[in-house]
Amino acid sequence: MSKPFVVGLTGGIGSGKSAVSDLFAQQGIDIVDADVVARQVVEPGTPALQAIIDHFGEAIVTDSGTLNRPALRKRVFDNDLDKQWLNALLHPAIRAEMQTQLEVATSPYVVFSVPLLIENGLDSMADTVLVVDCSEETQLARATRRDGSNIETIKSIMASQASRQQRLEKAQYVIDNNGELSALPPQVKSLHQQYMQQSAQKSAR
Ligand SMILES: CC(C)(COP(=O)(O)OP(=O)(O)OC[C@H]1O[C@@H](n2cnc3c(N)ncnc32)[C@H](O)[C@@H]1O)[C@@H](O)C(=O)NCCC(=O)NCCS
Ligand SMILES: Nc1ncnc2c1ncn2[C@@H]1O[C@H](COP(=O)(O)OP(=O)(O)OP(=O)(O)O)[C@@H](O)[C@H]1O
Repeated sequence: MSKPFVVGLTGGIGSGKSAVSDLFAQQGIDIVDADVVARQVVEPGTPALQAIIDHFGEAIVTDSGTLNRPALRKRVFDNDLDKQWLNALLHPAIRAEMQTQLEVATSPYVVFSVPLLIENGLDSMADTVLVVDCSEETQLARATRRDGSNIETIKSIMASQASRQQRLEKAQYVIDNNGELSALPPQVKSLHQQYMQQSAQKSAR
């Protein structure tokens, strides 16, 4: 079976990747989402969760044995070495699982949603790059509201990601998410038409 046409979707924390990928899913498109995969690879019983417990101690899991994500978020984004350690542990596992999910996808094209698409060179796995973009102030406000994290933690996550400019330079298309949520469906529908055409051209080659 030939490889599907892959749309790499990226954007900084709180930019609106999930809001956009939900709309592609409504068009019947399969989504491979790095944040979802990042949760799968640390489920109870996985070697990655055991390695995290060995490194950070038992306090990094909840009473029911699942990863305490807010605690780990605070640890890694307050400490560069811990972040590098976690990235080195999880990124190969996340990448391998995403590759498998891309291979089994059946929709005419696949949306490959990855926060660190540019940073980790995963744009090489995509046929085209779509960036969801909003101002840094808006990112900060939305991410703080959604996660209940303090502003400093969100700022340190943003500082560890590519800049808005670096991302835009890699984009073939940009979705503007500075406005209301209602501005997203028309942009996604128009891109859906274009990607359907591009995927048909790819499979004809
Ligand atoms: C530290 C963890 C446990 C915090 O979990 P939490 O549920 O609070 O956040 P969630 O996973 O939903 O991530 C929210 C956002 O944070 C940003 N983010 C997450 N991890 C990273 C990272 N290593 N570097 C930069 N930004 C990151 C992304 O924008 C992501 O969309 C979690 O983010 C994690 O396991 N990170 C390491 C894996 C990773 O790099 N994931 C990013 C996709 S490859
Ligand atoms: N245009 C918008 N207007 C108002 N709120 C929005 C808008 N777009 C997204 N949001 C909200 O902002 C928050 C961040 O959006 P979303 O979760 O889609 O971003 P994300 O890029 O997937 O973030 P992350 O990288 O942290 O996973 C969510 O609570 C979402 O409902």
